[in-house]
Amino acid sequence: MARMGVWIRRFLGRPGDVDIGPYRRLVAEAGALADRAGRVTDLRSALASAPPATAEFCALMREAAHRALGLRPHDVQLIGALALLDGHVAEMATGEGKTLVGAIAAAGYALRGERVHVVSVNDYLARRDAEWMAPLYAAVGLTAGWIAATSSPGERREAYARDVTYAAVSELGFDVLRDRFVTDPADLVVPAPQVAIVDEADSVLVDEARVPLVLAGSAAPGTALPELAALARRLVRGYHFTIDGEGRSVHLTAKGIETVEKALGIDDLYADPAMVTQVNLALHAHALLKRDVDYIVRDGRVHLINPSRGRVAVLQRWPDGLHAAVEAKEGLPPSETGEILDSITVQGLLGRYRRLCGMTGTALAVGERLREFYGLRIAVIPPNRPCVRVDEPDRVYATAADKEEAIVAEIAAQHATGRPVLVGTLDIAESERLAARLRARGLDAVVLNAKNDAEEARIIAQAGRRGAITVSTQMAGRGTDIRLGGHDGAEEAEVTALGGLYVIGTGRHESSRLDDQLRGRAGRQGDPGGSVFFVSGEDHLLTAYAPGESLPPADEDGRVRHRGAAELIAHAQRVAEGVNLEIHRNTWRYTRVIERQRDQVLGYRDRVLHGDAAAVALREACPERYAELCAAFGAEAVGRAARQIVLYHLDRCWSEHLGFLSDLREGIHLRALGRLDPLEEFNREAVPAFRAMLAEVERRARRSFAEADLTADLADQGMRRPAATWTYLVQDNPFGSEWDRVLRHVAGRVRRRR
Ligand SMILES: Nc1ncnc2c1ncn2[C@@H]1O[C@H](COP(=O)(O)OP(=O)(O)OP(=O)(O)O)[C@@H](O)[C@H]1O
Repeated sequence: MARMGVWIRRFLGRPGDVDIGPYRRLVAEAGALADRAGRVTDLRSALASAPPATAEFCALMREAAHRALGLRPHDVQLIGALALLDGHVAEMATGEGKTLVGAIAAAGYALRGERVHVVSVNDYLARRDAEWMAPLYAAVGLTAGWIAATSSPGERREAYARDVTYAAVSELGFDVLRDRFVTDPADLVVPAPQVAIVDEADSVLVDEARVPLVLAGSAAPGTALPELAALARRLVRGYHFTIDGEGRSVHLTAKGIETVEKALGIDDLYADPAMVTQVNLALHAHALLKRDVDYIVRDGRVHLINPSRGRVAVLQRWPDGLHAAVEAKEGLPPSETGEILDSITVQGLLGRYRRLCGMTGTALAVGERLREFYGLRIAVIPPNRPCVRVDEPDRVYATAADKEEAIVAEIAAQHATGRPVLVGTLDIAESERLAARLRARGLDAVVLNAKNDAEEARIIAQAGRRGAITVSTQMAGRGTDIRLGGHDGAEEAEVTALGGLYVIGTGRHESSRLDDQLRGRAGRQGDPGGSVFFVSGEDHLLTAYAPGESLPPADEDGRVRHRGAAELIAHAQRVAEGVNLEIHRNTWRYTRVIERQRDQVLGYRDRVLHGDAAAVALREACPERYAELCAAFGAEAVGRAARQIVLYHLDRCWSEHLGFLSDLREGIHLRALGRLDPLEEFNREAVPAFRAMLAEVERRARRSFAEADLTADLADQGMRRPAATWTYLVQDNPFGSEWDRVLRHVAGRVRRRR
């Protein structure tokens, strides 16, 4: 029965939430209008009378893309664009030309008079796509702009004033956060949100959703004790400390505590809570965060690696104490820490848009989350040409050593035929180790990872050439277009005859979506290609997410051929996905109340910024002083000062309130021990604290108004605004030991389902 399901899906395509039949019909009608569209000289005025999401619109946009870009959109691309125009997520395989799909939809929205933000995963893609698609927008009378990390406020304002603006999600988020701190309406950068089209939608909407963007006021350098880093280095796993199964928390053993106390010359470590924290941070940095896996050191700084993309995560840092501990471990001076001024989650950021849609190669696997958190539905768009890539079953080995031996042998065997091979590794350290082994066997492997990302374009351009061996981290997992026979396609026929690109994954990822993205580098647009994953019983996926369950016995060559192995791998991935879903849910539950409070603060801030709400507050609160000042300086000057005073205290109190909520959240799970619901408890305390905060703003503003010298600079009187820096705060373990509970709960549930 299951086999029949697979068979039916292969022929009919996978079902999504959205029936694409009506889109198909529209596009078929558009086909019949092709000749007429071809004769149109003025596409702009023709489009003015063709509402988006009609056959005529499709025919005209196809013609426009052909003339402006030399690309004639395939039917499936128009179907994808129609799905986006209906506010869905279009699932389209890799290499199907989603950039053009997004641009057609963006043009449709913009022609309706809506402002469109195309949300990319990084600056490079934002610029590349905006520049690539600019002629298409120009052909239909629209303008497009892009934002980069280096853009000045003026350039940003100009880019946001275009009909369509391409920006990385982080740039967009930080612009929104920065706007929350301006005191003059003329300094605002981002216009009111209307339509967001999200590229790599699963990555942005799901994977990034756990990491809030944090705007921080720069403060003192972080502190970590270098001697603790040296001490942590001497501690031995299993003897001095233990690591929890899934590798997310570390604890000192009794022997470890004794050793630490002796080294520090103290009797009772736990009598000094600040020291306990420092020791734990040093131990965490030593035992759980690995150089060339979780971070790299470049130019004397620690750079985090994005686990799902394999790239340097620009601006990301761990919560301050931990970041400083990693710097101490690496012998680096501590970088600046920051007080949180405000933060926003991707969900909070994109939830502001009236219309949200997106495209990705892998949406169905996270359909539940897209529905639950964003109310999005998925339209599965079939490929332009059927995919003929051969995805082989996993090759499973009992030990990591046997696995690596087999990977090297397989690469050598494929290479001997001349077939280009792309090897996807799970981290930088593995990519370098494997490349060294290959070179030792006389095989010339090119490495691509976050350390040499500047050479990405050059390396990828050659990855499809005859005999190429490219070893890459997840960097090559998304958005990289590997053309058979090299970028000029010179050896295309030859490489096609050899079977196309062969993708080897050195281990399954925590999410099957990442596996699929890697496989998708081969077999683009009907090209031949192949893929296979190697797995071992010692892989993190199995040890962390299927602890206590062992693989079936291996044969003499170390390989496990029993089909129970595949079931166990699938089970571990389901557990991992379940844990991530649960964490996402938890993050959202806890941030929801904060987001609601923020909305209220922003509403009030807006009234102060754009109107005379501050003056009215203060006039009613201190009528005599108000009248006296107005008589001396004039109502306008007093109104301006009142606005500065209220905004200053509002922003400060909000920042303090966020600090309070963050501390509250850290320890709230302990309330479960007293049979209280942590979330309810959190909300129960957050609401009165918010009310108290608003009262405090009023109190402080009133006092400043009564005491401040309005003729002098307010900043000199203690109301200096902190210089804002921006960073992502990676809260790897957002709810402390609650993680363990979640993991056990989900593992139990998945096991029961099996
Ligand atoms: N209608 C078309 N006709 C011919 N080539 C096209 C067409 N549309 C797109 N392409 C080409 O297909 C290639 C892939 O396009 P694009 O990068 O947009 O794909 P993608 O779907 O975003 O892939 P990925 O999932 O890997 O990011 C590009 O080289 C582009 O020029």
